[in-house]
Amino acid sequence: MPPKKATKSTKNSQNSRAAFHFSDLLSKPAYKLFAGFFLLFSALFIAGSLVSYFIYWKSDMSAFDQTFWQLISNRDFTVRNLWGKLGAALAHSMVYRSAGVAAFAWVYVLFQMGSRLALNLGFRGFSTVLIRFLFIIIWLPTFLGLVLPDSLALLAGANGYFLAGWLVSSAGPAGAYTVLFFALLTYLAASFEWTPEKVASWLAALRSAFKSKKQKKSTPAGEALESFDYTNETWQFKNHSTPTNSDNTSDSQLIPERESPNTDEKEDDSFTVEIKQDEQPPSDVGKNRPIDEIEVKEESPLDDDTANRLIKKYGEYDPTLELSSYKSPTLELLVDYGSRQITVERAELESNKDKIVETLQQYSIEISKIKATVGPTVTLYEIVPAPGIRISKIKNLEDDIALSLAAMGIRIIAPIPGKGTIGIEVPNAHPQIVPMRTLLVSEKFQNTEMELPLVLGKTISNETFVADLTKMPHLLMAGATGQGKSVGINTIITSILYKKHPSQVKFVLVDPKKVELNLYNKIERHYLARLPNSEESIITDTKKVVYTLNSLTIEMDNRYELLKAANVRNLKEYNTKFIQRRLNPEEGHRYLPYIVLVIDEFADLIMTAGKEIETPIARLAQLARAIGIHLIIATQRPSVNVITGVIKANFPARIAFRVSSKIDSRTILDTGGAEQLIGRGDMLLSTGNDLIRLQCAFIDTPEVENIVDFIGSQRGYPSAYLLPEYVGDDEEPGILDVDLSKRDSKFDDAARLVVATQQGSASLIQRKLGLGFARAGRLIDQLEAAGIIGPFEGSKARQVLVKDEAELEHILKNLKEKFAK
Ligand SMILES: Nc1ncnc2c1ncn2[C@@H]1O[C@H](COP(=O)(O)OP(=O)(O)OP(=O)(O)O)[C@@H](O)[C@H]1O
Repeated sequence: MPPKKATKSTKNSQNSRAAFHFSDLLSKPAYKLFAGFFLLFSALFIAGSLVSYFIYWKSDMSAFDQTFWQLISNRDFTVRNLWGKLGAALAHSMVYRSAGVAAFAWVYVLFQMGSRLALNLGFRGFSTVLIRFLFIIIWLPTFLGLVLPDSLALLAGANGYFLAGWLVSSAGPAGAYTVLFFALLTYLAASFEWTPEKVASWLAALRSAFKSKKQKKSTPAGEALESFDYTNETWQFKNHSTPTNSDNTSDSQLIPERESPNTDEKEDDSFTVEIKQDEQPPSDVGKNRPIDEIEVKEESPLDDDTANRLIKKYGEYDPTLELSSYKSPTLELLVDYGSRQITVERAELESNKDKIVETLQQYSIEISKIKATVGPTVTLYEIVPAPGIRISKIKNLEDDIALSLAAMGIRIIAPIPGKGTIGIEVPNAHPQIVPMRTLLVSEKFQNTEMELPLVLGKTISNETFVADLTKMPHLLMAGATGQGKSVGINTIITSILYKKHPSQVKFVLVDPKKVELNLYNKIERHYLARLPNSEESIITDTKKVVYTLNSLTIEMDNRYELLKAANVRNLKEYNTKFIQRRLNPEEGHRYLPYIVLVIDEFADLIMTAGKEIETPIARLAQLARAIGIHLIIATQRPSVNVITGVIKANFPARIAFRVSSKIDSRTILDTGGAEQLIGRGDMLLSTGNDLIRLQCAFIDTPEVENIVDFIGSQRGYPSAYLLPEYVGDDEEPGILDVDLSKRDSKFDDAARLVVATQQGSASLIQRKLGLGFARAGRLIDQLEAAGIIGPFEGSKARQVLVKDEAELEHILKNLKEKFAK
């Protein structure tokens, strides 16, 4: 059970000790708001004084002969500037004495800073703002100083004239213009990410736009491109077709696109006329086609030009839009234990060192050097044996040495991988906990580029350890009861909650013990996924677990189909393509969140359901990495009938908390060591070839409650993320109630498609015929009722009962005749 007591006294004493940092000041929302408003006010003040300076500078001119103090102290003197003498003096020094009209850039940068602070929007992308500001404040005055006559000197400001004069004297007039032109070009290229491909596509678009204008006069088809609608059903895609196809004008859905390197004039012309809303949708093409042509059409990604046009019109797809006001949990929700200095008494280090040296001497092992690295719970003594001592000798004596040192938790690493030294880990007399908060604020976690970063804890050398779940790609956790597994699972889940938006990741939580994960119920509509017809998102019932696992395998298969159709290798590439609007939602493409399945207490499940659990888990573990489904499985019974060979083979990343025997340690890690751990979050992480000792981050139950309350109180999606429906063997699907007299207009096409491909899958129909999900599902029901495909078989595709086209045509003819009457 996770601890219930927050260590209040420690907190207070640590707090009082905590040093004052300026950055702490700005982390307080009230101060941020204050600083933000101050900057916004400054921006407004400067804007007002600049605008009125440009209007009244002539009448206020006499004021500018005086010094600032003279001006302010002389009460009789008045100016017309909106903000009075202060505004006039400020504007004069910003415009005339420095940057000219470019002084407005100050308004921009102060407004950006102020609004980010006041609205707590963060400083992401602020470097772009700064670069833009610097460019304007330097480049613009120089340019104006170069081109403007003296009568307009005010616009360039003193800086402009100085810089322009210096540039002309150094590089000559032509050189000065060239330098400024290239500076502008470099800035534009860098800030708008111009690439050679983009420039080429603009030129091509320009050319075709020019041509289509010419063509407009002769054919109205040219208008189609302008009125092209993203939501329109009639999408046309490129076909890598055979020459016969291009001859066939009825197949003119093919868009010759930039992909062909030598875009000749003929192709350019056809580009504009092909995307017509009133043309036949691609689905009809299947009618008289041999199979291979249908296959080729599977290339569904949109061509770059179409995607670019869509992006121009709608911007990139933003998955977070639906919950755009969602705020990630703040660090204040976690207990601040203050900055923890790890302290191990010098005397303790010396006495341990002496003990090690003595013990080794008993076995005639001389050492030439010994070094101590102090970690949060253990200290690593790294030993360089004297010349001539074989490491294998020490390795063989591992158990004896541990016994002689007679302390719990000693682990000997002989040799330390990659070094010729031997490591002896000795527990500290006063172990420190590693608070989750200190890890979340670490630079490593804050700046990580990982897809699903897990902050697991601290290494023996006191470094924050962050691992990417997508790389693991699944995790097996084991440890005897009370050694820190539940805390470990909480740190993993909260790491993700702190880093990802609800649209980007969904959890499937399985908790047969019914207590550990229950508190995540509150974030159901934000972060959880469940079966369509189940009430609870935290799955506790074994039968439901089996259904959920099978449903996940269906989701996996569906995702594979989508990835294949999009011609990408993994989820990240798929989502990137989708965001760039290069995948058509009408074809079933959608933004795919990561799915993280967490099973707390795997042993109970495997004992009751055995293969029914093991098989889908193994299948998911084998195949799900590319499509973004990741499994985290925990158990307190690390025996071979729970962690079977099949499971082990598919979970290269494993965490062991303290276990009761060496055999258990071997079952989890394939090596001993976990029985030597000291508990309370002390753990070993095996990543296949490395074994790393970590002190797991600590997060208390009240802290997790704070986080889920914070998330749960915000607006969520209407329901949890729904997984595909799965009907178990014992739940016969209802007798199909399908009226074949009301067959879908695409019934014949769908029938020909499934027979030609011998695949009875709804997603195939969806993609190939360009239909929505519900309509493809109805077609599948009708095909089943007509005896063309077999019944639903869980995660497998349905069997196609009709084997050849002649037989199918016969069935279709009969149906037509039967219902014609
Ligand atoms: N990372 C940690 N740092 C410090 N103390 C910890 C850590 N993890 C666990 N503990 C301590 O160990 C206790 C038990 O932890 P936890 O509930 O996670 O064990 P468990 O392995 O999940 O047990 P069970 O299997 O019975 O649920 C906690 O109450 C806490 O006091």
